[in-house]
Formats: sequence, structure tokens, C-alpha cells
Amino acid sequence: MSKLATPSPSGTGTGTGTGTGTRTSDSDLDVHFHAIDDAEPFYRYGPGGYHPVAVGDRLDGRYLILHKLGHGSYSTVWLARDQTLQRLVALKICTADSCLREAETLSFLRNLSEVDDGGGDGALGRRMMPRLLNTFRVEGPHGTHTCLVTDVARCSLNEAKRRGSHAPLVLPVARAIAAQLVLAVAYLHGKGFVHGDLHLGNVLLRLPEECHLWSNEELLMRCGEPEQEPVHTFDDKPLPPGVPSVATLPVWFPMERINKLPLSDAHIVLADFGESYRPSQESRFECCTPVHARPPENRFEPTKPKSFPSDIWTLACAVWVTLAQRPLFDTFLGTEDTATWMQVQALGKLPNEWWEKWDARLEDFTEEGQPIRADDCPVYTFDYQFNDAIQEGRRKYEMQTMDSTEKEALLSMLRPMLAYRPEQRCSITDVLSSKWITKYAMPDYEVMLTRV
Ligand SMILES: Nc1ncnc2c1ncn2[C@@H]1O[C@H](COP(=O)(O)OP(=O)(O)OP(=O)(O)O)[C@@H](O)[C@H]1O
Repeated sequence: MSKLATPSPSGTGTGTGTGTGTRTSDSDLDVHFHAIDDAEPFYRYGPGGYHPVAVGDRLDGRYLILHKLGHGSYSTVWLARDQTLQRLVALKICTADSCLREAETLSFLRNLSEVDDGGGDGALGRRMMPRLLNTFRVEGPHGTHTCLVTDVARCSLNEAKRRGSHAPLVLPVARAIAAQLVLAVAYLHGKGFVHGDLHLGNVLLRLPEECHLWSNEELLMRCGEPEQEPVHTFDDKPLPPGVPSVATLPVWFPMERINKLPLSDAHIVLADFGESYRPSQESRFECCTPVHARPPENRFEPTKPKSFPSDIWTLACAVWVTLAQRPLFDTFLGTEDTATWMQVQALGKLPNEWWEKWDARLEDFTEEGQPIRADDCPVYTFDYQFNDAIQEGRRKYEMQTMDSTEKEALLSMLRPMLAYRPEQRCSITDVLSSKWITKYAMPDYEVMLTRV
């Protein structure tokens, strides 16, 4: 997600990609669009919003659009052929109202030399940073859009899990991915950056290098023609100018189901630096990760600047859900109250000032923070969650489970990452040197490197 440079125009909001919406343009058109699964919200094709792009368009004189890769609230992302270098690339076309933050962070990281990286495990995280190949701007009917060119990835880990019915990953694969996540965050924190939006939607599985050199014919043979659906408005009102008449759905690179993903395909790249910041240079008060991974200080200390510890909390949630079938603080309805409810179930009572601020606390907890148990409802303790979300699914799929020593090592790493108070949370250096990372995750990561 990229923070807005200017407020979004009235009626546009910050679409989720699923709902319908209203577009109010200068000429006072009031058009509602039928939602199309997996397509961007079309009401965002208005002033400050998405740039209209069609398969076959050429941008910046060299990038031929071949397919769609995805979209977010602040961009559409396209698979293009770089006709100068004759390779496939990802083209992220940001909304006109998004700021330059992502381009700035990626340029900064690109310009660091290996000497700047120093040695040690922290430097290994450079591999998981996106390679910014080029940036340019396009002018369109809705404004000026920054475009970022990076390597094409296969899909996000979230999407791979969704398509695989949230089956668990093979344990060594999950460990290798968790190790890479930790290395990536260690690298960023070492450079003074907070990522600000860590979750599996922003963890991309890499495509093998040879795929970037596929010809157009080879791409079509493997992935098919782009799938398109006509865009319809309610009451059949005409499409306003600057709105594409078809929605292009994301391409799918054929792959093994998530529970069969081989270690050789477990290479990741961390994406979406639109929320990244340097706490030494600016104060940020809000953490925009999805609510199930949002650190509690976001809710209870809204006026205190956020910093590296907020990433540590979200990293713990991302590591958990890499290993598990569902988030640690699964929020069902996606409300902050449910997230806090789950946190108290797993981690115990909030610090006193926060506890007092939480109005819903006595609905299901005693004043001491003990869950009031309904007969048929489990208490979602850390242990319960571990057995239910990590072990049970593995048993069901007849996959390797974690033994008790590994469980202890994992929970001993996660608990200090999930200290309620950010100032009491452990640092990424502590995570890197934890027993679970050194004895379990890194060895599988190292095996993965030999399977390139
Ligand atoms: N390099 C890439 N290769 C393949 N797919 C990509 C790539 N970059 C992004 N995508 C796809 O596009 C989607 C949107 O990208 P991204 O999250 O960077 O956009 P965003 O507008 O900043 O998102 P949001 O603001 O909603 O978090 C991703 O979830 C992913 O599916």
C-alpha cells in the first residue's frame, strides 16, 4: 500500500478490490460498477486513481503489456516485455494520488553497494529485496503515475495459499521461507528502514530465472491468453471516459499446489515498499498492515511514533502464518476488537493503561484478563493455536509435524516478538540469533540455496 500524496477524490475511498463503488468525476457522473472477482475496483479509474491500461499497450516506448499480474489499493501491476532487454518484467503503475515512497526506498537500496551491506546474516537479506530495474512516469486521463519496473514473481504467498485451500506448506519449505522473511527484515532494519506492511500478500514467490527469458509464444503456451471480462455499470450507464471497457484478470503461472511446493521453489522476494519509512528521518503514527497482523500500539498508542518494533510484531504474525493454516490473531470479521480479543486470549491481559482503554474488555474477560469461557468455545491460548493451526492440518495432510523441542524453540522466539509494549519487544538481531532460526529455519534455507 502506498500512502496517499493527496486526499482521494470524494467518493473514491481506498477500494478493497472486491466491492462496488461510486465514481464521482468533475462532470458529476455518478456511476456504479458491478464488481468483478480478482479485478481492481473500477471506481478507482477516476481523478487521482488508476491509469487505464490494455494488453498490447506500450509504455515508455519499450514496455509491451502482455498480461496482468495483480492490483492493490494503490496500483495495477502488469506483466510486460522489456523490448530493449528482451525479457519479461513487472510494471507497477501507481495511482496518480500515491506518493513516491516506494520508488525512493527501492532506489536507495539499489544504490547500496555490497560494501555498504557489510557481512553477516543481515547482508543475506539483500537477496530478498526487489530489484528496481527502472522507473518512469506516464500521463493519463486521471493524472501522472509513477511506474516501477521490477522482476516478475510467480505470485504472492497469500495467493498461493488461497489457491491451495490453505493447505500447510511442507515443513522445510515453511522454515526456509520464514528464514528469508527474517533475513529480509534484518537487512532492512540494518539499513534504517521499517517495511511497514509485512504480510503474506507482500511476500512473493520468485520465478526461476529462465522464465524471464520466455518468448511471448512460450508465455502464452504456459499461461494462456489474458482472461478478460467486460465491465458493466448499474443501470447500463455508459462508461465514463478513462475507464477500461474490460477487466483483465491476473495471470497464473502453473505451479505445484502449496502443500507440494518443492524447496527449490521457495525463494521469496519482499514486495510493496509503499509504507516503508526511516524512523530516524520521519515520524509515522499509523501501521497499515491488515488488522490481524497490526501491532497493538497502533490502537492503544496512536499518538506515539511507530518504529522497528511494529515490524517485529508483524514479522511474528507473518512467520506464524507461513507455518500455520490461519493467522495467529484471526479476526473473522476483521475488526480491531476481535484482534485484541484474540491477542488477550493468546498472550494474556494487556498492559493496565491499554486494558482500561479497551471498552469491550469485560464482555468476555474478567477484570484480571482471564477469559470467561463459554461451554463450547475453546480458549485460544498460544498452545491451543499451535496445535490447532500448525500441527493439526499437518496431521490431516499426513505431513511432518514439529517435535516438542522445535515447538519450544519456535514459541520462545515468537513470545518476545509479541511483547505488548513495543519498547519491550525483542530486536531483529535477537530473532536472527534465536534457536529456532539458527537450528531449524536457517539449515533448511541453506539446503534451499543448493537446489537453485
Ligand atoms: N513483481 C511482481 N511480480 C508478480 N506479481 C506482482 C509483483 N508485484 C506485485 N505483484 C502483484 O500485484 C499485487 C499488488 O501489488 P502491491 O501490493 O505492490 O500493490 P499496492 O497497490 O501497493 O498494494 P496495497 O496498497 O493494496 O497493499 C500483489 O499482491 C501481487 O499479486
